[in-house]
Amino acid sequence: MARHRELFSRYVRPQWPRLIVLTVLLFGNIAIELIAPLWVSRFIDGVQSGATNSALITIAILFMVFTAARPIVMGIAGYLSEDVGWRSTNRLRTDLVRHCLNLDLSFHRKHTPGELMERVDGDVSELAEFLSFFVFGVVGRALLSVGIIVMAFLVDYRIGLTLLVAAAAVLIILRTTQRLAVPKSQALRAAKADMSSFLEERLGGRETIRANGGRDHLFDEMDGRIGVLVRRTRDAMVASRYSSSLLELMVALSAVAVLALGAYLLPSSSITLGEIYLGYYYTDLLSHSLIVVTMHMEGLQRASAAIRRIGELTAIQPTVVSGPGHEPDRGSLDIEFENVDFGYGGTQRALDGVSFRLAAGQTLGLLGRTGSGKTTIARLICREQDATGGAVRIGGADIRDYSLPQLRGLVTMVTQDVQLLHATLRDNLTFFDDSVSDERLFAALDELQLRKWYESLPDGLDTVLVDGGGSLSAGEAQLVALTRAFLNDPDVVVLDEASSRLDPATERLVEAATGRLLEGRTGVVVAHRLNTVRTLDHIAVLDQGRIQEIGEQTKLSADPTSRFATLLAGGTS
Ligand SMILES: Nc1ncnc2c1ncn2[C@@H]1O[C@H](COP(=O)(O)OP(=O)(O)OP(=O)(O)O)[C@@H](O)[C@H]1O
Repeated sequence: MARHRELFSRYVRPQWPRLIVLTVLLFGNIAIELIAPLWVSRFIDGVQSGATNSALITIAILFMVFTAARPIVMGIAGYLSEDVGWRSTNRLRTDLVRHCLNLDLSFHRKHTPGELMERVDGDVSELAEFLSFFVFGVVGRALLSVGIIVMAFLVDYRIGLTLLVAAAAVLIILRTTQRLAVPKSQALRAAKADMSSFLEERLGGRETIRANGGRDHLFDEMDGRIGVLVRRTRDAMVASRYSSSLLELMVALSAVAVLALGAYLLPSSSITLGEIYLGYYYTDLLSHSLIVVTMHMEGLQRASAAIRRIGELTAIQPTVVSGPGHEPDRGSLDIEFENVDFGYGGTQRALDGVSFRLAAGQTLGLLGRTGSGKTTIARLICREQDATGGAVRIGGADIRDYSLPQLRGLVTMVTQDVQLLHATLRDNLTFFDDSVSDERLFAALDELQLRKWYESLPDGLDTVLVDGGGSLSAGEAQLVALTRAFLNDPDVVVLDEASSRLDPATERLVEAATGRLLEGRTGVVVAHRLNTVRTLDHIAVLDQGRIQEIGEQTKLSADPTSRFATLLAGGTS
């Protein structure tokens, strides 16, 4: 409930002027619904008692006025409630995306983008739809139901009592079936989220699956998931239909009870024909109102489940939090690891007591077998994750002292798998920052010796790039990432070299651009090719999360007993 209140006060309350108008319209609509049938009742009694034609016409006109007013009120209210619903949830959607982007990498490794889309879009849309109908669908109809019972008591206390008993029975049925339906709808949504993350992952890996003949296995897995989805959809539907069927049965019984009561009372003149009509009409209206409430109660259940899941997501806090802020002397900065430990959660440590110091403006190549901890060191320098023991310092200050925006300004990482956005080359380079002029982009391309490559692109800076390698080769994507990094003008560069083979021409371009990017900067390169490390000042060889050897590149290569010299002789990293 606390979560519901928090969401309401943060996202719905700011819409209070619209909510006030909605409330006025709501009560206006209830009044219209309750009063309109009174005119019909009076009309029937008027005909029976021989009222004048003009009196009957006046009653008919009043009925028409009330009937015509209803769609107008409902139209305006419908517009406003949609408006309130979507305005509030759009802010929530933006906040959730921001929250997800701020969460640690460890979170993103556990949750696929498909799952997050289901939270950010699926659950929030559920809430938006619910909010749009809530005022009129649930609150409005619930109040109308109370109004109907009061009016029924005014007509005849016995009819009032009949409707009261019917409404009480309906509420008991609702509460009982709700307990049954909520877990079913939760299970259904979980199955949907599982299906979308499964599809996203498998379609993303389509090339590997096709190349390795994994299609049959994929379809087997998919069949299993579809089976779960079908079962859970059926269970959820049955649970929700169960309550409305019981409800309809109750309504039919109430209508029969009211009509039988009228037939019993009419001969003794303790009730008029118009009042019997009114009793029957109110029974029907009550039934419809309660059915609408039930339908939206299903929405309430789904919205409750969505709020719970959104709450669970927002409760997860990043462990990498912004530091108080520290302004180092700009220029290249030194990097120091002091007895750094790191583990990804399992028993094995990815880094175990790693210590080294890289002087400002120097470059260090990290070598070692796969899984030896090279990428982990790179991630710690960018503060994608924090060391579990020891300290990482940049420019003499603990990395956690910098605010995250400060650190992002000081350190830039070029990852192995470059993510291109479906946008122009210009936007991919500037990240949609219009203040970066084309001249600056050309200057950067010139500096990195990429002008020729750039001129080979069909539309220059307006060439539209596609993520997933549709438009550029992996090597060319690296060139975009290197230019992006150069434009950031960082003090420290962390480079996770692409392990895939590049064609010789692109490789030369990547090498030249990398060399220029590292010039005058402190650089750490996760090296997959020995060629790359020959240009670096220092080399560290890692094994099982420990530094086995570290030293100047020239000294190590000249020492035949060093591991680096052995690696060079073997020709592998
Ligand atoms: N996201 C992760 N979750 C759990 N364990 C991980 C994760 N990333 C790396 N590891 C583990 O941490 C250890 C170090 O991995 P790391 O990626 O730093 O090695 P690496 O030397 O960069 O390997 P490669 O050359 O293959 O990229 C390995 O045992 C690896 O299995």
